[in-house]
Amino acid sequence: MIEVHNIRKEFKTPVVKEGRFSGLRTLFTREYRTKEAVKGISFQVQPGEFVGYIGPNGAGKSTTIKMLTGILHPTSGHVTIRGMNPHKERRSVVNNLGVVFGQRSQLWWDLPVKDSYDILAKMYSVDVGDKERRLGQFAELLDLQAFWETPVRKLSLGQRMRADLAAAILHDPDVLFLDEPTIGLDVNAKRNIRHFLKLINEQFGKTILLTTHDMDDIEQLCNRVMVINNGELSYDGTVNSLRDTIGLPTVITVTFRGPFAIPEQFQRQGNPAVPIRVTSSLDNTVTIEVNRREMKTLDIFKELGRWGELDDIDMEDPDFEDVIHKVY
Ligand SMILES: Nc1ncnc2c1ncn2[C@@H]1O[C@H](COP(=O)(O)OP(=O)(O)OP(=O)(O)O)[C@@H](O)[C@H]1O
Repeated sequence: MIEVHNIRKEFKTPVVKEGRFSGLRTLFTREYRTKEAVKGISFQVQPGEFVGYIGPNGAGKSTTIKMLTGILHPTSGHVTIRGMNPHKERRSVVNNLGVVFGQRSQLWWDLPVKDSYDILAKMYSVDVGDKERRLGQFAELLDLQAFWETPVRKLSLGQRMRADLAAAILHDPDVLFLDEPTIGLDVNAKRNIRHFLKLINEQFGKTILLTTHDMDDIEQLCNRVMVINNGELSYDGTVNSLRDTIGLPTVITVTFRGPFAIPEQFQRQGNPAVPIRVTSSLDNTVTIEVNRREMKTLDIFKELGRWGELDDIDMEDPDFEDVIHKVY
């Protein structure tokens, strides 16, 4: 569906001169600084995948998305979407592509929401029957009726995002690029948007590439995550194996039914030969940290069973937000 082969993007920016008349001298300068925003990225996205594309500010996410949508041309390497080049065959590619930028709307600011859909349907040659049918469906799923007649500029952020999502899929594209679709939304509005995205991915089979700084978006929606760092892909795989790769410990709290004894080798702090680290022991409750990459869950339970009779076990996997901080 989406094929990306070793794409690079260089930006050339004029070097700003210092001192008097610097603005004027910069205007006539011939000196440029080259910034390599994307440094040779390759990946493929299969039909129906929901992929998160994450990375710190300035990592190169937007630049990648712009190359995928054909807005920017790669300095080298190439991109195809359903076998087409998004730069050279822009019209055909765009017909099969929906894009949502959380920070700005593609709707007409002063027009009622419904008028924007009329314009978009004409632009994409969506026939009236299809338009009415799809809008009927989206109006229900995204609860658009409440602000159907309202000018876009008067919508709340959550309403605007719902209206924008409907606009992006009005022409029924197979592929969606979503750039921060939950930015600035409250918990409820985020939940609604995520619910809709999950539905169109799972039931309508849309292929989605999602850029976000919200790790809950990634955890709740994406079966795969790609991390870009300083222009390079530093990870491409499942959310769970990212957790394992980073190796933050799982915290396990064990309650013993009666007397228990922690073997001597586990009592020594920072013993690298032992995968289990006891962090506290109070009454009949012991808290340990263990890296699940180093020890299987069943083996952990077996080991704890040797210490005493188990009453209860509570496991807390590392927070995804913490995992991501480690990757960045
Ligand atoms: N048109 C441009 N001219 C010069 N440099 C640019 C241009 N666009 C982006 N850059 C630079 O390329 C790098 C990558 O920017 P990009 O916008 O792709 O990052 P990003 O990962 O989307 O960041 P954010 O999360 O902040 O949106 C940054 O250093 C940025 O300053």
